[in-house]
Amino acid sequence: MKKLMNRKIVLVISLIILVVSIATIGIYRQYFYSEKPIELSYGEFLESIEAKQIHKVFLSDDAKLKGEFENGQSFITDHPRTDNLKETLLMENIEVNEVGEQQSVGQIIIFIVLIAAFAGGAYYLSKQTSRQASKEYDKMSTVEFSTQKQSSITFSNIAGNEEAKENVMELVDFLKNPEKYQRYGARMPKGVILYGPPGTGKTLMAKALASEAGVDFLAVSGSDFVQVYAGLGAGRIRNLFKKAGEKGKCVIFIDEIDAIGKKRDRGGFGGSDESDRTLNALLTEMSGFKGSEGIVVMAATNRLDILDEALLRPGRFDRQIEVGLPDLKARQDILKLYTKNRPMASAISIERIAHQTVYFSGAKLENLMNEAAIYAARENAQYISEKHIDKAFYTVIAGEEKKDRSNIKEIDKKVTAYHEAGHAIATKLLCPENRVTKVTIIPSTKGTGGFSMNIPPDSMYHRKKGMLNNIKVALAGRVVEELVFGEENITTGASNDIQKATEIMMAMTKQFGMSEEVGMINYDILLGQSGGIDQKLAEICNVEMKKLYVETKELMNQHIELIEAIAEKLIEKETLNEIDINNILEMYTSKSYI
Ligand SMILES: Nc1ncnc2c1ncn2[C@@H]1O[C@H](COP(=O)(O)OP(=O)(O)OP(=O)(O)O)[C@@H](O)[C@H]1O
Ligand SMILES: [Zn+2]
Repeated sequence: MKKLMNRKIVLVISLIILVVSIATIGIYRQYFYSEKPIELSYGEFLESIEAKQIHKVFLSDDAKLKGEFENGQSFITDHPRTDNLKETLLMENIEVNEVGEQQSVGQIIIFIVLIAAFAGGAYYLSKQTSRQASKEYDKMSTVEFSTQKQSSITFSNIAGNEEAKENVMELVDFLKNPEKYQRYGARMPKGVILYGPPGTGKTLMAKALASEAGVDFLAVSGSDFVQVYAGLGAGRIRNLFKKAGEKGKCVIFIDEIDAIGKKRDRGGFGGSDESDRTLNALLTEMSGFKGSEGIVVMAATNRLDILDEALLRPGRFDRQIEVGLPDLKARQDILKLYTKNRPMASAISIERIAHQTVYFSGAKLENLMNEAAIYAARENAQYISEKHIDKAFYTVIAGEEKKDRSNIKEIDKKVTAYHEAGHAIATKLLCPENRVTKVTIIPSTKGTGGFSMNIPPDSMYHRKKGMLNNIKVALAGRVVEELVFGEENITTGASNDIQKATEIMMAMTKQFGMSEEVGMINYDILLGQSGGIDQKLAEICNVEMKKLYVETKELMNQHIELIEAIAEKLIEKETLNEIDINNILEMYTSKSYI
């Protein structure tokens, strides 16, 4: 097919070259190709007229006149450009050819021929290409999905991430018995986004869901929809949903959803039109189908924060499930999974390996055990031993970028533990109505480490005291770093906290009239939306922030032993849940530390 196409292109190009050459030769002949003319002076010319030796004259706008003697010899002479030259010549019975007109007609014809030739060629070519393109378009708007009927992957193949797993498991029943939920008028979940670092088992979850529910699994990648041809991405989306509709119950899995679902550039110029169209098609399709059909769309991304909000609205991907890096316990479980069917030396301690693999993802742990198996096989060893695992460890972390945190230093782990303990204890002391459900030193997509608190049901207003306490909770991480490791050893880990504290502080002073010095002034209105920095306002906020920092420091200092206890436990277990935290707290309350 390609060869045939090439031959046609060659044909058309040769045709064009031929036409152009012929035209050029014609022009050349007309202008230049004649025997060499004799040069006459104007006097000689007039004499020749009188002598009736001139047969014809070509009148043109040129500086020279051309003509022919009766004997056919051509000549040129200076053009007098007199008004009555033509009349004079005609009266002498000399043939007059107005060359200008003739030429321009000739030129126009040549011009038309040329244009026609080019247009013809171009048309032919474009027809060829568009025929080809439309064929490709047809082919490409059909996405290649990997369809899987009943894969062997089940939830038992996924270790760790218990919460995420439970969330996904709930969907199994939705898929199996959509009618049941419909009867109760329950709105079916349509879209679920799994977010978290690479290799944490997002694809695995989606596959397990499909296979446990006994439905088809349609997998595509967001990058399949990023296309050079306009409208193709959107076409593929429609096609995908059409296919899914034909199948009936199924799980559609869109990996790397961020490739099409990035925040739209509002106000920016062009550029993202095509991806906008693709995203719009996805949104339309998602709003289009009813969850009761038993179709669930699962999407995976490493970054939830870059997704367009429109995607996360109710009726679209309204369930968001975090799939995080495994903590110590989860790593042990994953390691158990990947050592189960391998000949392991009995001396191997899964616990030790789990301890050494902080910040490893599930995929990396799998890779570690696989590399160890390869080393053992190469040596024809009877068992996979610690030696092989150690060797594999360096292979797995060797090729990685420095920023990868797997080989994080112990001291960093310690700093994170104290920092997070600070946040957690500050919350417990200052905002006891908030539950601290989890503290961890495993980084999440939201940043290093983290603690989750469940903020109590929204009250209508935020109180000044509550807002100040929230600032203190944000500052507590850095405060504890300073208290424990010294002012010189504070880290960049507090950058998000500082941002949050500043946001609350600015809102209090600029919008809510909660600062005595600023008073009841809305600074946005005062300075106009473009803002600008008001030096005085910045100073007021800074003074207030320093005061809060000192107060937080005092509070943390009073409870430093409690913070130490939490931090040490965190270093040991990496993640503490609500019960762990409360147990430690109780121990200390009973010792009347609080
Ligand atoms: N929690 C886990 N339990 C067991 N195996 C896991 C787990 N997480 C990852 N793995 C292993 O890592 C492999 C890759 O995981 P998966 O493709 O599901 O990751 P992902 O989160 O979808 O990654 P990506 O964001 O790179 O697409 C799996 O096939 C499995 O072998
Ligand atoms: Zn922090």
